[in-house]
Amino acid sequence: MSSLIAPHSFYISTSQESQDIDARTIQEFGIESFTLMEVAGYSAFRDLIQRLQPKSHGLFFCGKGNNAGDALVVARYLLQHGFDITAVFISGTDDLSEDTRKNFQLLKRIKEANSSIGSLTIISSWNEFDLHTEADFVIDGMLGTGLDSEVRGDYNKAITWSNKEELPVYAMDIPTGLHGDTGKVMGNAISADLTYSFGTLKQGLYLNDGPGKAGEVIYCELPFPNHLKDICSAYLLDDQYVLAEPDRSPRHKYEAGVLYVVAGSEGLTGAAMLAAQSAWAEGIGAVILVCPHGNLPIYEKALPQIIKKPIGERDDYFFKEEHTEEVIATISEKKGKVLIGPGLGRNDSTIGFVQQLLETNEGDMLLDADGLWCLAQLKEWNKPKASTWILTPHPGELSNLLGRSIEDDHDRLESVKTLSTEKNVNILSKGYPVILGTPEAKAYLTSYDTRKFSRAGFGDVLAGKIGAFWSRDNSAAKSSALALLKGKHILENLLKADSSRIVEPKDFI
Ligand SMILES: NC(=O)C1=CN([C@@H]2O[C@H](COP(=O)(O)OP(=O)(O)OC[C@H]3O[C@@H](n4cnc5c(N)ncnc54)[C@H](OP(=O)(O)O)[C@@H]3O)[C@@H](O)[C@H]2O)[C@@H](O)CC1
Ligand SMILES: Nc1ncnc2c1ncn2[C@@H]1O[C@H](COP(=O)(O)OP(=O)(O)O)[C@@H](O)[C@H]1O
Ligand SMILES: [K+]
Repeated sequence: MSSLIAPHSFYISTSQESQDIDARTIQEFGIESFTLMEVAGYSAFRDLIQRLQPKSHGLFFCGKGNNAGDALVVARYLLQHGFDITAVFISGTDDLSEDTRKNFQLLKRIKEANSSIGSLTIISSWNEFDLHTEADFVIDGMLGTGLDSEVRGDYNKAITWSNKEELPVYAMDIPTGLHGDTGKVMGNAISADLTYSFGTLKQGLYLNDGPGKAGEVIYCELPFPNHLKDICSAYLLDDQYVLAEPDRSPRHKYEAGVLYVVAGSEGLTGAAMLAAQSAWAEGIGAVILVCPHGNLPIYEKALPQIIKKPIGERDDYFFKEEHTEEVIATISEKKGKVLIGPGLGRNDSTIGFVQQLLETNEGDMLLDADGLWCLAQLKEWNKPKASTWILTPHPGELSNLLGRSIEDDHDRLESVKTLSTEKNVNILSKGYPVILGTPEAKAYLTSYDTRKFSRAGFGDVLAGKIGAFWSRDNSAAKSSALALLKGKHILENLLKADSSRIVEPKDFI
């Protein structure tokens, strides 16, 4: 079984986790905090110098914590490359953290020693800053992971000023005012074009307001020993490791994967078709559509490549409780995975059928759409011990499963982690971002814009693809990741050809 192991550069941390990793790197491993700051600032500089107009003028908005120190390191390098630097200390220069104070001294010293480099202007409070100052870019070194409440005092003014100007903004670690864990704006937050995330990716960059505030996120490696980063439990989903091992090639049709799709009541057959076609397009050995007998003629016409197993009588147009045994016998014929849910409907008898199936079938199952609805109607539920389950709820379905409303994406992340661990299931929680929770309490987050997929039918296509990859012996988490990224690639290609294109589920089959 291939699993999903993210390299350390894709680790996502909370503010507390990054502070712990910092502290242990300094105290236990023995790299000084001043060195960490130098590496952070230098890596941001290496990237920035390629983006900025040579010898242009930068405004460096600095707080008094270590976030400002990172900005001052960048300023020192740019100064030596002929850039003009204006450093604005929002809450003065008297109370700087130790490493930031040292870097402030170094910045002044390098200018004193070299008159031919760029100019250096120090502004010691926001009140002294001329609001009409002309500059080419802003470096945000006001607040980082140390933000602990709604933004106070002059930081607020500096944020508002910057958001009104049209200058490109480059944020150190996290845009000022964005909460490092929740991704919520704490009263006010600077809008960055690009954010350099140091040592680990900060969780807040991917949740709630995060993607809108952070702009592009660039990871900058710090000399943290990898084992200290293992306290993290969230990861960014990325091609680099998800696609690393190729699929093994099949020897026989049934080794190439078998997926049973238990789906489609009268009036909802489209969902079943999308899921079945989407799975078939992945080249698996067989897709077997298990359907109420009455709907067979529709599928015979529309799905010639797909094997159909009609259930019940010719006048059955939806699944009923009395079909349970026949369905279990059918899906047990060949080794394979089962996708249950698309277009099942919510007839009382269908609910009873799904619930019986979930309680008795020992095989691996992917529950989507109405399958999840039926599951959520149960007061108590647990998967059979031997089986693996993947649940693919959209926010409404997740809320039904939890029996409460979901406050925001941070709540969604925490809930997915808890529910997937407690119930020992994999949960692909749809939304922006998609959050994939595993029974080991790990969570994988998408970094691309998933909002383009919010049209009826995209869930069916996604479920079909997950089922297809899963039927080929990929792990549940990897199958989910492969299916998500497949959609991402197709979307990128369609938009490359026509950026205004309105995409449809069938384009993704
Ligand atoms: N070795 C390391 O640790 C490394 C750290 N690195 C960098 O350090 C950053 C973390 O630095 P940090 O911990 O010093 O916190 P930071 O974000 O600069 O702010 C603290 C200041 O903010 C203030 N403040 C807080 N809330 C506020 C509010 N709502 N409104 C207004 N003010 C508020 C608070 O003031 P106080 O409440 O104490 O008066 C305090 O003075 C991290 O993001 C990364 O960039 C990298 O260099 C890599 C190595
Ligand atoms: N390739 C993909 N990458 C990321 N998210 C996806 C992808 N495909 C589908 N989605 C998610 O699935 C959602 C659609 O599923 P859902 O709401 O269940 O729709 P339906 O059941 O009508 O098909 C999208 O809003 C998006 O969050
Ligand atoms: K910042």
